[in-house]
Amino acid sequence: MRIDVVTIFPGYLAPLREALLGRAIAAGLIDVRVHNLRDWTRDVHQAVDDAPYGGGPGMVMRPQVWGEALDDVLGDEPARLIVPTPAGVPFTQATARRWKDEPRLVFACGRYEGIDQRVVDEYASRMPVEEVSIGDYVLVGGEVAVLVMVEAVARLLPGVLGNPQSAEQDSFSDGLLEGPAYTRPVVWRGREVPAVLRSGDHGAIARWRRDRALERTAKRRPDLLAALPEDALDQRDREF
Ligand SMILES: Nc1cc(-c2ccc3ccn(Cc4ccc(CN5CCCC5)cc4)c3c2)n[nH]1
Repeated sequence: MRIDVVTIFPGYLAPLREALLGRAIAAGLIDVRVHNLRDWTRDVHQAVDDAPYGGGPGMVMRPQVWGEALDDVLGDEPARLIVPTPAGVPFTQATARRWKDEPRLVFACGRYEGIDQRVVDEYASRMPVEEVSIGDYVLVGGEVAVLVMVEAVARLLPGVLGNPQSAEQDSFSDGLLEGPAYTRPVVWRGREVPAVLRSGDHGAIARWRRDRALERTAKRRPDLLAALPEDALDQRDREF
């Protein structure tokens, strides 16, 4: 997978080159290129923003610079353009799974109050464009959202994670939150690991884990429970 990121703060994307993702890039599993939007400005001030038509707080990013940058970066290779925004469609594990098979993702990181809408409209006329939110809170720009989304997608790529089972058993994969996890020591500050997990009874362990997942999901994310397909819960499950 090739990933391009266009931003006025290229340094914000440096963490992509650390650790697990850094190794995946080094191994050639992912090809990440970060571009500085200001490289496409033509004025001495390298202006990328201007006042919003219709008034309102803050500034909006000008379409011309974005158009020159995206034309260059996109070239003729087909790609999916992703624009982080607080007003976007929620990014979920399903989104990450859908994007993991894409040959190329191009991320346009806005700053200020966002990018002139005509940029999205222009590219949506010739390629898939998605305006995406990573949560119901307002960041200062799109870069952090790109770090989140790239990590969520990259970990699904073959060879990126040490143990691929982890991605297969992701929480949300059965529609529930994952339950608590434990490791040694068996007693820590007087707190003992639930005995069932050390019983060797794999049926009981699986049941216990599902019960804890149902309990936690019912308590923390009743919306996920309500969204489960009718046949996902048996009679016993419904007690939570
Ligand atoms: N999931 C998520 C994504 C983002 C995100 C992504 C890209 C950009 C580019 C600029 N900003 C800052 C920013 C500040 C104010 C407004 C104006 N809106 C009016 C009412 C609420 C806010 C919009 C945008 C981003 C924010 N934030 N959260």
